[in-house]
Amino acid sequence: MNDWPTRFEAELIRLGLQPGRARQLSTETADQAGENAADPDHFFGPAHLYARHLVAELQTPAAGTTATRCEAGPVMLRLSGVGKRYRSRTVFSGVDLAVRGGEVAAIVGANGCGKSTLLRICAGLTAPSSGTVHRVRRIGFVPQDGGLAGWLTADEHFTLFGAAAGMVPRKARSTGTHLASLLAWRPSGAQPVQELSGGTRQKLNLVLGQLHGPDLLLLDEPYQGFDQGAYLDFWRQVHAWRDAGRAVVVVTHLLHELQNVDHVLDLGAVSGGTA
Ligand SMILES: Nc1ncnc2c1ncn2[C@@H]1O[C@H](COP(=O)(O)OP(=O)(O)OP(=O)(O)O)[C@@H](O)[C@H]1O
Repeated sequence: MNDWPTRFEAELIRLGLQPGRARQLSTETADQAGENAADPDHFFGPAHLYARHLVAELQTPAAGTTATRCEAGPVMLRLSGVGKRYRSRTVFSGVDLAVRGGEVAAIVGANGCGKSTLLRICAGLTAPSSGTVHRVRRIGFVPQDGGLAGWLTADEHFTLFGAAAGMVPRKARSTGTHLASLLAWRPSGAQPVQELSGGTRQKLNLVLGQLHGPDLLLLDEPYQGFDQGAYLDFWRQVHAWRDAGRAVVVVTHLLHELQNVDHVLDLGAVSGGTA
């Protein structure tokens, strides 16, 4: 590791961020490059440029306060004053977010600030301690650690998940195969998913989350294990969903993608967050 994180952190402070927040972002960013086995210089570009870019992104209007895209559709997800406590510990509170069809929202923040918890609240899988959540009925949820059955093939997953959404097996398999092809993956018939690579299993998770054509997609760091090509395919997919009028909420650590989203919810900056 070179001194990229130090230069990055210094530039963030020079640009006006609090030292603690700058340290946190620097650590997260370095970790992200490490997880991708990449040098930060290659992954994010020059430290000072990425710091400027990031500060500009974090200064974009707060999540949920504006609908910046004129073609944005009806509200698909609305959080009002949402908070979560575990026993006496407040993880976050007072979260407001509105995401319309044709918009992408990113949830960012330090490890443990509650991003996955909030996404589960959005999906209706975890109850909030306070506030209200309104969502459309047809949602797709892609968790961080997927719910795959190792001994089943990809086709069998398509059939199983399709059946849960009322799709006949043939339709589920052809839809799954088509969606996989958009991620440059061709599932092979007999291979159980436990023999797939981590990145390919993640592609399967993404396909399963959208198999039934949901109006609202909730994605928890869905590109883990993706190579560069798959990663670019993924963001192309996100933009295609947005252009098709769907709403997307994505938990991400990859802050250089924030220019591609309509709302940024920085959980580290809300009440109860760790920033
Ligand atoms: N069921 C639970 N019971 C008690 N505490 C929990 C529970 N689930 C999550 N937490 C705590 O809530 C906090 C937020 O967890 P969460 O996984 O949502 O954070 P995160 O921002 O997604 O983290 P990361 O970036 O590491 O994925 C953590 O401190 C975690 O330990």
